[in-house]
Amino acid sequence: MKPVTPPILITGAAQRIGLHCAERLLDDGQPVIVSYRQEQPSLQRLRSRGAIALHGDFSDESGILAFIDALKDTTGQLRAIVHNASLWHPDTPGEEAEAFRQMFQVHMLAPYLINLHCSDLLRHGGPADIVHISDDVTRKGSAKHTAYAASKAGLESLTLSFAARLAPAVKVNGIAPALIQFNEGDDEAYRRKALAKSALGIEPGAEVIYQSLRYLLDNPYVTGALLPVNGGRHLV
Ligand SMILES: NC(=O)C1=CN([C@@H]2O[C@H](COP(=O)(O)OP(=O)(O)OC[C@H]3O[C@@H](n4cnc5c(N)ncnc54)[C@H](OP(=O)(O)O)[C@@H]3O)[C@@H](O)[C@H]2O)C=CC1
Ligand SMILES: Nc1nc2c(c(=O)[nH]1)N=C([C@H](O)[C@@H](O)CO)CN2
Repeated sequence: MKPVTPPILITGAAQRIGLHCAERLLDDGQPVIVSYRQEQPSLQRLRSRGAIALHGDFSDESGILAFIDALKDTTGQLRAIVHNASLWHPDTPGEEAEAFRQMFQVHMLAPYLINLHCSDLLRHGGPADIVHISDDVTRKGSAKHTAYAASKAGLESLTLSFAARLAPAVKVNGIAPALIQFNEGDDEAYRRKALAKSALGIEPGAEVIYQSLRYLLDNPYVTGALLPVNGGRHLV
């Protein structure tokens, strides 16, 4: 009898990269729990494949703690936690503090509290991982997304701290993407400019993040690492 693999939690997986990774894990026969903020048609597809979708709004502490309670009511074990949920807000005059607070909440407080309260679900004796999805922009900051970059830099610090705290039972790593997938509203000029920022000059799509996640899940000897998936942006 093949042992049942505990589920992998991916936060913010109702769309784009998180959704792609959830679907690819299901393709691999891996049970999945996703968090979502707004119900989307994609969630029905995930549910029909056996995934569990839990509502989670990380905009304030009570929402994060409510999600943690729901998660613990849903499963007694986890194979991995992937912190993917994210807000990409530019620095907007008059909205600076609120945007900073919201991105601090989702990029730092939510991973921090979920890791603190749920790491016991990862301690089952088998392979266990936490993966933080950061952003290559932390390498040099951002003049237009200053608060966003700062909150992602904080997430990278949490990667190192939790890697030290949870070893050897749990590996904790980060993935630092650069341009992976444009947004629908991105015009031609923006796309050309963004593509020119990397040595490889392509929009790779979400599969490269799944490949990176797969590597971290399958490698027993990597922890406290930050995997740049940036098309060689640092070379340009
Ligand atoms: N796409 C890219 O090219 C790049 C992505 N990244 C990183 O990769 C990850 C995935 O990117 P991408 O797929 O574009 O992400 P999205 O911008 O599509 O956001 C993913 C999800 O996060 C959820 N979310 C946002 N705020 C909250 C919150 N307060 N509480 C709960 N959920 C929330 C959103 O839910 P809702 O839809 O309900 O708002 C959304 O579905 C992110 O961490 C991102 O920063 C890094 C560099 C490049
Ligand atoms: N939560 C998100 N974070 C980021 C996004 C996004 O769509 N959602 N997009 C980017 C851009 O691709 C940027 O890397 C280049 O334009 C960064 N982070």
